[in-house]
Amino acid sequence: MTAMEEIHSADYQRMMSYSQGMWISQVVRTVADLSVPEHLREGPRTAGEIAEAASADPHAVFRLMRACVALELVSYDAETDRFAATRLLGALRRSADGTLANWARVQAAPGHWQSWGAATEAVRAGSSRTAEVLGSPLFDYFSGNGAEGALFSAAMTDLTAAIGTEAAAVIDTAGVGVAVDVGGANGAFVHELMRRDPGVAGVVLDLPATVAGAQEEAERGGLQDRVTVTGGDFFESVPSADLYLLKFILHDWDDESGVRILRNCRSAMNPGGRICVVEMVVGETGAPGLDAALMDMNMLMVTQGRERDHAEFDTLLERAGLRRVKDTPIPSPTYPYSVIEAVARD
Ligand SMILES: C[S@@+](CC[C@H](N)C(=O)[O-])C[C@H]1O[C@@H](n2cnc3c(N)ncnc32)[C@H](O)[C@@H]1O
Repeated sequence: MTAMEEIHSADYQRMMSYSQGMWISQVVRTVADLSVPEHLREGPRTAGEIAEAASADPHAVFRLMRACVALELVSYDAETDRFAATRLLGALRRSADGTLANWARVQAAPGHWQSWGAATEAVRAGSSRTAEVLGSPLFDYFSGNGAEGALFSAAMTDLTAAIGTEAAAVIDTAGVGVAVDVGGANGAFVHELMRRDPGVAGVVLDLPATVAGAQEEAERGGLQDRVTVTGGDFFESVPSADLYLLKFILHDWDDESGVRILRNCRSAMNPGGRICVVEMVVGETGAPGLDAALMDMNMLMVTQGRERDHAEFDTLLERAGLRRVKDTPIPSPTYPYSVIEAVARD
């Protein structure tokens, strides 16, 4: 009989928690879906009270809350049989600046979740299986599934709250009349620039079905008179402007596609114009930590893109007739973001 190899007990624990990681994602998503942070806002409540407020089954909500105690999202008082919000749960509160509620919900929704379900096939093939699994690539899928698409755009707006102010602060807008948020979703990033500089007019370009939320977002921010919302395709063309913002765009695409988007910006750019790419930079900025490495895997699972290092960004820019003139790392608790500025090569 062959002797069984032993697993170190620490490794057993760790591998067990890695293997069950999806359970945690779905617990967090359910908590956000059922608005548990909102239901606990006024103070501790029983599982029955939370269930009633959330229109859910009381026994299932009790089990959900028990898991949330273990995850430190809530605490439990046995005497009153009530659950109370912890500070951690506050990260899922919808009214929190930069809330992660929409992000948690969209990560565990079919577009991402089912694509990740084909992870082994994607690694074997070297590319995302999203088109097979969902019936179309992710952004087309979002166009056809409005609620999930709107959730994704809202999550993008929320993520922008975490670094948008710092990223906008390093972009010099002197002489910029018009800035285009290329693939801007709700336009949160160009809004940041416009708040800093009242002389900047913003254009939000995104797919026609996706860009619908941008008008509403501009109105919410009182910027509607200075924002033009344009439904279009950045592979076809982009509007003329002095500044192009490409935030979290190139990482969705392979090199050929990325060069095409950049070339379209370069050829529509007003004389003296600039392009600002906001992305995480892996490699030279530091070895990618867990978050960056996993985001790169996410790109492999759900898009045709990937995270890149400086040399890879420079290659894309050069192929599009551009050259990098500035590169500013942006402090972030998670990802090694940078604002990369480029101008046309003569
Ligand atoms: C990862 S999101 C980034 C959104 C936004 N720039 C931000 O950082 O919050 C990528 C965006 O590109 C848009 N997009 C995808 N394909 C596009 C196309 N062909 N033309 C215009 N926008 C597109 C998507 O709809 C989505 O809003």
